[in-house]
Amino acid sequence: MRFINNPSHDLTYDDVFMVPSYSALSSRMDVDLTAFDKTGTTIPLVVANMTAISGRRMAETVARRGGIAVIPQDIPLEIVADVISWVKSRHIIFDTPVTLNPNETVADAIDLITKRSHGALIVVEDDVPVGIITEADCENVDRFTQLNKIMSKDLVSLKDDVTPKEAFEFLTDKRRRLAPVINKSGKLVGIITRTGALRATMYQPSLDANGKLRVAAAVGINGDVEKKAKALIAAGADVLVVDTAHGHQKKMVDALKTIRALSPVIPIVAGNVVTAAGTKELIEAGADIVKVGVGPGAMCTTRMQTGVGRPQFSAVLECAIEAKKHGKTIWADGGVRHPRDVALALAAGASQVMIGSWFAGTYESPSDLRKDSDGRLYKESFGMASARAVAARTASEDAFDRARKSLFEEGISTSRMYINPARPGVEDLIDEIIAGLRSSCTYSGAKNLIEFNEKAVIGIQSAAGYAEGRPLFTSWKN
Ligand SMILES: NC(=O)C1=CN([C@@H]2O[C@H](COP(=O)(O)OP(=O)(O)OC[C@H]3O[C@@H](n4cnc5c(N)ncnc54)[C@H](OP(=O)(O)O)[C@@H]3O)[C@@H](O)[C@H]2O)C=CC1
Ligand SMILES: Nc1nc2c(ncn2[C@@H]2O[C@H](COP(=O)(O)O)[C@@H](O)[C@H]2O)c(=O)[nH]1
Ligand SMILES: [K+]
Repeated sequence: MRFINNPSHDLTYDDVFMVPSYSALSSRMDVDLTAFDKTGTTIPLVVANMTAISGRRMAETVARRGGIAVIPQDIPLEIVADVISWVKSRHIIFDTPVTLNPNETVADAIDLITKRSHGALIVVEDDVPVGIITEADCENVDRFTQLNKIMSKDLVSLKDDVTPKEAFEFLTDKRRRLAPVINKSGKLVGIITRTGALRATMYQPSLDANGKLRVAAAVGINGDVEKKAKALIAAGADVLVVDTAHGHQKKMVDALKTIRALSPVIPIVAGNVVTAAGTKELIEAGADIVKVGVGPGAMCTTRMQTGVGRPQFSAVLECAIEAKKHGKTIWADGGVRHPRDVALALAAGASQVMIGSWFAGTYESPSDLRKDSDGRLYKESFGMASARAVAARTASEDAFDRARKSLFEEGISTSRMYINPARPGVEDLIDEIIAGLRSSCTYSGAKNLIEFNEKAVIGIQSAAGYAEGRPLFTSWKN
């Protein structure tokens, strides 16, 4: 990456723009977005280890499209193990259906249908599909009505050996939005939508050596780090993320040495830091990937509380250059609000980009779906250093320690992340980000992410420059 006008101060994503360069690529589909950091992802997107954002449904859905989710460190180890084995048991092409029995009610269906973005629920008897319910079927119906009274019995199923392209053509031909997928015995295996079939032709799932979906898990630096990391490795976590607010500290270095000694092969991510010195220290202690970002997160109050942090574009750039000297890489963590931010982080040299809050407002995040007074749907999110998260994390400690720790708060405890009706699922957001990124790469003439970092040309812009790039949805006043 090179600048066209050298910066005199540190820069955020909003401060910079990318200049197009000559390209020999004839299609945006020719760009290979595989991350160059040996974590096995085929797109450079990581879901942040935040309790309101990264759970089993998120992990499964994102891995099927080639990314990876990090299960947070605040979840009990036995539950994390359960989530990992569940993700690994998921089909790599077909989505997990939401199922109910015919004698369950519309109230049950309404509760469950928004757990997934496909907007349908399969009614089963002994695992065999007997009906299908859509959101529209549940409107203006008594909540106590049994599903067998309202379900559509006109089922069109697909066999589980169907290819995604065949599934797309079949559904288009039959004018169906989706269909259950069954095995030879007629039992339900999954569900496929027309969009899902199309996506399966455009994305490659992120798979482990056994052909199962990948998932990462986080571990903090407090308590028995060795025991926790051992349990996560034994549970089958594909990547370990050693995470704390101030990663450039002795306790982190000690934790990293301990964890590295447990396995020479598992990719270890550690952070957060924002300097070359912090990056070097964590790499020397055993990190393969350094997580970069202090203060850019949407739930984060660190910069307001402490004055500490660093504008994210410059932090990513400096740390990526340092990591490269050691043959390692960095993840850009936090502050992503538009697809352009992902492209800019990768142009600056990150091997992947971690996103939290933007993904909170999707059907796949673990929070409950709520409606505001205007009827708009939202999910509640919160920071991992908020009073709410600290209270949960310290629940087993004595009252004195809890009271002392509750004084340190660097995140917000509640925020509303609205569901975009046009993009309600995390895959809709991934489509938007990846389309933007493919295009960015071709504007730079890059056929993969290493070339993108090498070829990107970056300029510094004024606030007016940034504003000029925004679309205009209503007319302007002269
Ligand atoms: N990227 C970011 O900007 C930030 C991210 N977070 C996220 O919040 C979550 C919780 O992290 P964290 O608060 O580190 O909790 P942890 O449970 O990981 O505890 C942090 C440990 O480090 C010690 N410590 C020393 N200096 C600091 C410091 N400046 N800030 C925090 N701890 C310090 C603490 O001791 P003692 O309590 O005695 O001081 C404690 O033992 C993580 O997921 C983290 O990524 C939090 C803040 C900033
Ligand atoms: N200072 C704080 N940072 C936090 C907190 N919770 C999470 N985070 C960081 O934010 C990113 C995600 O950023 P986003 O803009 O995509 O939401 C996450 O990975 C953490 O590093 C917090 O309470 N305080
Ligand atoms: K912030």
